[in-house]
Amino acid sequence: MKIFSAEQLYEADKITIEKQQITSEALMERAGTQIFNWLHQRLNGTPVPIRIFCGIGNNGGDGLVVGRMLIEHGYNVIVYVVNCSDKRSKNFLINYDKIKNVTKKWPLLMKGESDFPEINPEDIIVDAIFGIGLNRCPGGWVKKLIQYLNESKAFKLAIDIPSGLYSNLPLEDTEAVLKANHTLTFQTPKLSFFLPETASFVSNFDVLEIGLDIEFLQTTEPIGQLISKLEAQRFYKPREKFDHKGTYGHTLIVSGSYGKMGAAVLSTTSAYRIGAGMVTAFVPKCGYAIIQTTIPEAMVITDKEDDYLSNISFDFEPSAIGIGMGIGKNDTTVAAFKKILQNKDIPFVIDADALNILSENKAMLKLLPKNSILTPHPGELKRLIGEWKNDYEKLEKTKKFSEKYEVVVIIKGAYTITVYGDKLYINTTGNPGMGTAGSGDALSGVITGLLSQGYDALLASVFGVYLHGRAGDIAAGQLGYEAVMAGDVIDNLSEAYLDLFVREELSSEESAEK
Ligand SMILES: NC(=O)C1=CN([C@@H]2O[C@H](COP(=O)(O)OP(=O)(O)OC[C@H]3O[C@@H](n4cnc5c(N)ncnc54)[C@H](O)[C@@H]3O)[C@@H](O)[C@H]2O)[C@@H](O)CC1
Ligand SMILES: [K+]
Repeated sequence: MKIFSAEQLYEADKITIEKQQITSEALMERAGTQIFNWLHQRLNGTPVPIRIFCGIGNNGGDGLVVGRMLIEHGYNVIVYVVNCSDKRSKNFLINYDKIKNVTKKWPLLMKGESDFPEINPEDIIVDAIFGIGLNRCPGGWVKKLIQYLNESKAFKLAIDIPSGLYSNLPLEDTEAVLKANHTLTFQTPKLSFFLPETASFVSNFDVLEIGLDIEFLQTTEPIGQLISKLEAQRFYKPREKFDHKGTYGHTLIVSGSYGKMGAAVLSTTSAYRIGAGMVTAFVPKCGYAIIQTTIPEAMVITDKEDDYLSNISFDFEPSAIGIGMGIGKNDTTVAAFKKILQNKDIPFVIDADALNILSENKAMLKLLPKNSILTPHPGELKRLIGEWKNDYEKLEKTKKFSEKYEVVVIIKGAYTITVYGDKLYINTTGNPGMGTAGSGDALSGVITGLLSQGYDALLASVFGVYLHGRAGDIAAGQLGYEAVMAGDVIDNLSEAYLDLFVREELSSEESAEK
């Protein structure tokens, strides 16, 4: 699914109105109807007080449409106008008038703190104060209202975006954003829904289609792509009957040091589980028996050193190399890493200590073979690209880094983001249970194993991140977040593959539509 900027959504809005020959009011009616349907399906006529806080722009207009429809269906609705400016939008005014047709109760005009209503925990708050048109940080009594609503225990449903959050700009004041329990967003999710500083304000979200122009949506280059099952299915390369182990490549995993051989075991195993034809582990001598006994399928080449890597030499042409997991930063290991980078034609995955070696020896960055994949967690990324002021600056700096060194950068986190040039791919799988040692080693093995099978660098990255996260989700479903270990993620890679082609169970609403 594509993620568009606020500017692109306004453009889509305009084009839709022109091409479908509808009024902007009709588009607002569509949007409001979608929100109403969502609520009505869940509330089913329950007389719970629904307090709708409407701003004076089109987000407020959406709120008024929802209010009108709920009133028409007999709900217990109280509509407030957060009167922060006299510049009411045209469609706000149209819908402000229309609400008079269904109720004698006028919306309550709020002009300051003394107008804040009492809110009970059982009430529902609908947040239609600001949408994607937010153009400055909320201040004064409006900020106080947002804080007041946040303090309430009532369920908070945000329309389009929690008020105070920009769709694709950095947050200025964390105190001036509504903390929604659920967000219903129009047509496409917004970039801020996926970034660590802002995602928590959104909580869960649903995307509601409002029929924006299909051609625009299909042909416009988005600011980011969301990777979920639908996209992952398209990445998958089916196997042919006469394929053999050579077809799926020979992966080389360069990893481990004394006390960190687990990293080598995990990455080697996951390269196999994801489908590499052959996997050779290059490890210090101390790892020989460990690999041979834990993964009999793997071949092992050992360094001349017992405890760390000093000279990585091999007598075959690997299809892909994964390097760095648990290798430490010994001087001779640094030299060995530098030397192996001379293999310009082999795709690389560079992780963990190899990333730290790069951070401490920035001159080595220019030695990276084109299209190498770097898999930093935020701490490793900071060491590579320097500090950032906010998530957006982090993304901009990472894009520049990716462009400069012609590499793929996978920023690991709750929504792992793969950065390739100026493109962002945001993963939707994974869970807090995967914050466990070795999870990253498993990911490196997965991506190297995919490269080995002929997936290109970008595809191996986004598909690998998806499958790894999905395997983690399946593991967490069986074990609970706390108990998940990296080995459980690897054990479920097969399920993650199988799950790609399992049809989702239809919800009762969808079944009824069929
Ligand atoms: N495709 C689209 O673009 C559609 C948009 N719709 C709705 O329209 C919304 C966007 O509407 P608008 O562009 O009217 O903008 P908003 O309704 O988001 O709010 C902007 C209004 O508030 C004012 N404002 C902004 N920041 C403020 C602040 N900090 N303090 C006080 N006032 C502030 C602005 O001057 C403007 O009048 C969307 O979020 C969505 O809810 C839907 O109605 C249908 C389709
Ligand atoms: K809102």
